[in-house]
Amino acid sequence: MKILLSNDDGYRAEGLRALGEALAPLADITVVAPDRNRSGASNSLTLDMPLRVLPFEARKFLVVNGTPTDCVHLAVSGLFEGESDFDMVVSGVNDGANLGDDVIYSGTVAAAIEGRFLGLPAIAVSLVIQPNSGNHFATAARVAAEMVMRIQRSPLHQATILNVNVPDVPYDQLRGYQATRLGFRHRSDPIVKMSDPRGRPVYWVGPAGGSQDSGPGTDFHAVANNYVSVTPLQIDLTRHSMLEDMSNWLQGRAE
Ligand SMILES: Nc1nc2c(ncn2[C@@H]2O[C@H](COP(=O)(O)O)[C@@H](O)[C@H]2O)c(=O)[nH]1
Repeated sequence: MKILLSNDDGYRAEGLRALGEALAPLADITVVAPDRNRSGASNSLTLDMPLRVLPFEARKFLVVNGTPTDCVHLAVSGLFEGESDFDMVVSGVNDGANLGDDVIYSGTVAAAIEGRFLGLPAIAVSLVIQPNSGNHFATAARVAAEMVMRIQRSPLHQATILNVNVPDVPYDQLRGYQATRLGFRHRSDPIVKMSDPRGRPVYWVGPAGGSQDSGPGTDFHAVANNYVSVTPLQIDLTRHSMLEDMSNWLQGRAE
């Protein structure tokens, strides 16, 4: 099995190293990762400048001056001679949650989404780090390895994208796995306005909002109860339930 790894925290991230170590016994691993932290990059592609690809520690560990989506896009679209015959994309381990609305902005999830063009399963793995939690990346990496072995035993539907969030606890404190839906957050905290050394205003995006829809069945609820949350994602953004109403509205036939 050939697995492509990427992330959005950058090629030196602890979570990427832990992920690679956990998956190495299971598959032939290739890493293509951003040269710096690209958290929040979402599915952005770099179209306004050339991308450069440099080797890091090994021939199959490459660093790109681009986004997580750029990394996977390059890897599956010609960076390697011949067809990109990867069997799976695994992205992470993100140093923070990707719960609910986070997936809209997440570079980690975006790298997995880009893997859909392979027509194969793709997994985004995030560690739900809390203040004073222990940064248990090894737990999340072990969960990723279990997910890969489960997919090997029992393949999923084509182009399945799994958003996996792992509680930041020692592995033996995990209570199991739960299939979940995305919850959602309150709107983000206000932006933070400051001045640069020349007195010009600068702005920081404020912290993410707290959980709002976090009841049983949501990803928030699962991780809050020490379960691994596994949310199947889809890319079809069409609101199919609204198509007939939209047609009527366009024809001026609204009730
Ligand atoms: N509004 C803010 N959202 C934040 C902040 N830190 C994280 N986030 C959300 O989480 C994801 C992180 O995912 P990643 O895979 O991109 O690292 C990010 O995309 C946001 O949705 C924050 O300070 N403010």
